[in-house]
Amino acid sequence: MLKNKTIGFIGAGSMAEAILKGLLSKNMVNPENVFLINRKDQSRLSEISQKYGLILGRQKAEYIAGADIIILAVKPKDVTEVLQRWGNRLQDGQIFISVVAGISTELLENYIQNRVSVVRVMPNTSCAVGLSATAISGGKRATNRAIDVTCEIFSSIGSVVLVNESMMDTVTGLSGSGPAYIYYMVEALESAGVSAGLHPQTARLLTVQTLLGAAQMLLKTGKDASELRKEVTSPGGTTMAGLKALKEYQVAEAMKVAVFKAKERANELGKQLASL
Ligand SMILES: NC(=O)C1=CN([C@@H]2O[C@H](COP(=O)(O)OP(=O)(O)OC[C@H]3O[C@@H](n4cnc5c(N)ncnc54)[C@H](O)[C@@H]3O)[C@@H](O)[C@H]2O)C=CC1
Ligand SMILES: O=C(O)[C@@H]1CCC=N1
Repeated sequence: MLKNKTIGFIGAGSMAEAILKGLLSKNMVNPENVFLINRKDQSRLSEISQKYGLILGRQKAEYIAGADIIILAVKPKDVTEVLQRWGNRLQDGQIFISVVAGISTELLENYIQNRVSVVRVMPNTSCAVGLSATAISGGKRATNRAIDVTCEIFSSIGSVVLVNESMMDTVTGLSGSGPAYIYYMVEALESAGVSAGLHPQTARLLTVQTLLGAAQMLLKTGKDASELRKEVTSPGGTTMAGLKALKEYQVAEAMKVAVFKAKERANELGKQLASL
């Protein structure tokens, strides 16, 4: 039962808020059992605590040692500082979930002496609306119970897949960063509609509903994207003309390169930290 567990976030940025918002809106956690630690920016802590009814003011050390689950949500460059400060305060049986891009469970485990289950997770910001695509892989000391608890957390705010850790950077390039690619496409479609004379609000409504409908079609029909695409594409019709332009501009290739570049970047971020 997650509701009775104490959950702490180290790092109170976009990702921590997205996870927190999703969990609270699904009534999965008790706000009284949630704590946040953030560096320097106290106004951010106050803002987020007020917004979600969390209790401020506990001693950090007490909080870290007492939490059942700790979610690490700082930028990769800040991981070493966090681990040097808190790594040896973690207690046997705690679950330490990292959402940090590129950072291996092995590296995290190097800083943690006690029998703590380290689990690496790659969600996306759609946690905030309960629709994250989240991949999970356990470190070598992670217990089955820790993996189950992690799955429980993230399946309450989206879909979960278990992957081998060697796939985590790829997942990061695809679904971790993925929402940004989709938003980029939405921006492009909206702006195309506006250029062709639509009111911005109309262009936005039509674009977003098209995206939502297409996602639901993929989920509910179980058909492949290529099959659904063919159903839209009348021979000699409008869609064919549009798709021809996408092919000419090598949009599929661009998507592939985007995923690969993001994957490479995740790998670099991990290597940078490992070399310190
Ligand atoms: N934003 C996204 O879409 C996703 C982000 N991630 C990962 O989540 C992590 C956090 O990303 P964001 O939330 O976007 O970053 P962010 O910059 O919004 O938040 C990071 C927070 O960590 C705090 N922080 C830094 N050093 C700290 C320390 N020593 N102790 C306590 N707090 C500290 C900062 O003050 C900041 O509030 C990153 O490692 C990223 O790779 C993973 C999946 C998706
Ligand atoms: O841009 C980033 O580095 C993070 C990781 C996945 C999504 N955002």
